[in-house]
Amino acid sequence: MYPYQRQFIEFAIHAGALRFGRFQLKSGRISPYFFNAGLFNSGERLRQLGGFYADALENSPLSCDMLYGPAYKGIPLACATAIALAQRYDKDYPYAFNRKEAKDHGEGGLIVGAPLQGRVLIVDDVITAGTSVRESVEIIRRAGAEPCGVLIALDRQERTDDGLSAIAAIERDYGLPVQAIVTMNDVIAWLAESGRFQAELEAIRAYRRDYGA
Ligand SMILES: O=P(O)(O)OC[C@H]1O[C@H](OP(=O)(O)OP(=O)(O)O)[C@H](O)[C@@H]1O
Ligand SMILES: O=C(O)c1cc(=O)[nH]c(=O)[nH]1
Repeated sequence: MYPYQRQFIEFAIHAGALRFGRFQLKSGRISPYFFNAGLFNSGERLRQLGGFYADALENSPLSCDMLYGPAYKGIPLACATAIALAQRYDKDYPYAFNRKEAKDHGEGGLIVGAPLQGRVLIVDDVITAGTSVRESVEIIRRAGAEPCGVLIALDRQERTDDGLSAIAAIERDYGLPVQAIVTMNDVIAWLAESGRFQAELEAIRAYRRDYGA
């Protein structure tokens, strides 16, 4: 694990964004942990978070023409990443996001921000079953642009109903590379090293026996 990944896990736990308990996921699965990017809920937290995303992108082979954040939690993530890329790396990427419900007055439509064009990087918080990424791919393609990859904070390393890992299925179906700041393996290694989360680790391991990739 790289130092920035360790720092990210500590940052997420400290902010309460990575927490342990009992959570129902979008997929219906009941998970013993949850990553809630909505709890990076101050200017300073968002500034730091954007820095982690920008560093992960710069340290990856991904390249793109613009960023796209799926509603809702992807919206501040794409904005924070765009700001950090401009500040840290002098790269001024356009960004856009969608509305969950189309607006029928004023400027109207589903997309806010820069027009979707060229190679579009999807920026989101987590991938579990991959539903959100699939929806984003459809939106980007419908606009005539080309999804070129996915940047997330946490790869939960789960499998889909057909037994494949959600990320492998995205790569297989769309040819999209996925880059995460950290994976669940990194989180587990960090929890084990800290020695303070024995019960949580056991619950996570049991969950992964059912749903792990
Ligand atoms: O890989 P999946 O199974 O799609 O699960 C992950 C997605 O689920 C959550 O979003 P959600 O649609 O719940 O919306 P929100 O951003 O409005 O919280 C999360 O922010 C991811 O986008
Ligand atoms: O699968 C989900 O719905 C999900 C998992 C998670 O850790 N965080 C989140 O916001 N959604």
